[in-house]
Amino acid sequence: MQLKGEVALVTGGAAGLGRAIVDRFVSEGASVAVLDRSPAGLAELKEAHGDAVAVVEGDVRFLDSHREAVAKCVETFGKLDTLIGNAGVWDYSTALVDIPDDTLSEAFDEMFSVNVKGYLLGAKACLPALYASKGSMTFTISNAGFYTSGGGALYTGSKHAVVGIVKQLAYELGPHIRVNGIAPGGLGGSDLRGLKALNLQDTSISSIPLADMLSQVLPTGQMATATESTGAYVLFATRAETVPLTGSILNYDGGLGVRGFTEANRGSLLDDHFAPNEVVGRVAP
Ligand SMILES: NC(=O)C1=CN([C@@H]2O[C@H](COP(=O)(O)OP(=O)(O)OC[C@H]3O[C@@H](n4cnc5c(N)ncnc54)[C@H](O)[C@@H]3O)[C@@H](O)[C@H]2O)C=CC1
Ligand SMILES: Cc1cccc(O)c1O
Repeated sequence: MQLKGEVALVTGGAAGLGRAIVDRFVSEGASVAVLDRSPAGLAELKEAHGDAVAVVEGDVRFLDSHREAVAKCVETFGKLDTLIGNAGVWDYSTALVDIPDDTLSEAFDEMFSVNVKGYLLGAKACLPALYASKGSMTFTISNAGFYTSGGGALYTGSKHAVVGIVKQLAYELGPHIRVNGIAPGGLGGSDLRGLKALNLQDTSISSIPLADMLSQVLPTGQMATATESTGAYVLFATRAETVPLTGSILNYDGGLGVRGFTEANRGSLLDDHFAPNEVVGRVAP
């Protein structure tokens, strides 16, 4: 177990990627505090993991929620080693032209208050405990932190903002606290919701055929699931493996940045060269 004895705080840990991270961290021997706005999701977490998790119902847009989560974490587990800032919302790639004039300001405030302010408030609330433990922060970004069309201007702007926050906090908090980011691509097993301001709060990303879309464009040829996207979070939280790691962002997105000029290489460059039955040392399926 790579995280035995470590204590993590995960925001948005009651569903999707955050839930997968909590499940994985517990399996690696960690104790995990979770801040989430979903009482049902938190109850499921407690049912699944018992005393290995401490749950706090709250909203990442408010500093008091984060303070309560940190207090519950330290009270329950005695310390905090790593913050995983993860709770987020999406805009279903709504183009600026399609956002009504009288809705744009509210939609911006909602998006940035969750995806950007929520991370900063979490970092702020965790500073005393992470200074004491000389721990780390890892923030979930997205391919939208680097490339277009993973969201609209609001989501893409929010994720680009997090890239800057990771770099600045790594500068400010070193050498006491390491700060990094992980930028997944489209994920299976997510329940990501849209903005209330756009009447998308009850729309789940699971209603989109993302796997079919991404399998055509990704160099890896497949959409990763949330569970398949937890390994980097374990690595980034593993003290012995991350002495030099701060201010870094891992593009964990199936290769979106190298998908080619018109389309992803579908494997033919190798398939045409190595006839499948002639490859030396090939292990029969
Ligand atoms: N779903 C995807 O394809 C991708 C998601 N991401 C990012 O991954 C992170 C997690 O998203 P998913 O797991 O997909 O979504 P999800 O909706 O499945 O899980 C997010 C969790 O955060 C909670 N949450 C949302 N707003 C909150 C708030 N204001 N206060 C407290 N809790 C709140 C929700 O209740 C939920 O449990 C987000 O930052 C998202 O931008 C990045 C790349 C791809
Ligand atoms: C494809 C996709 C869908 C929702 C959120 C994301 O960050 C993303 O990359």
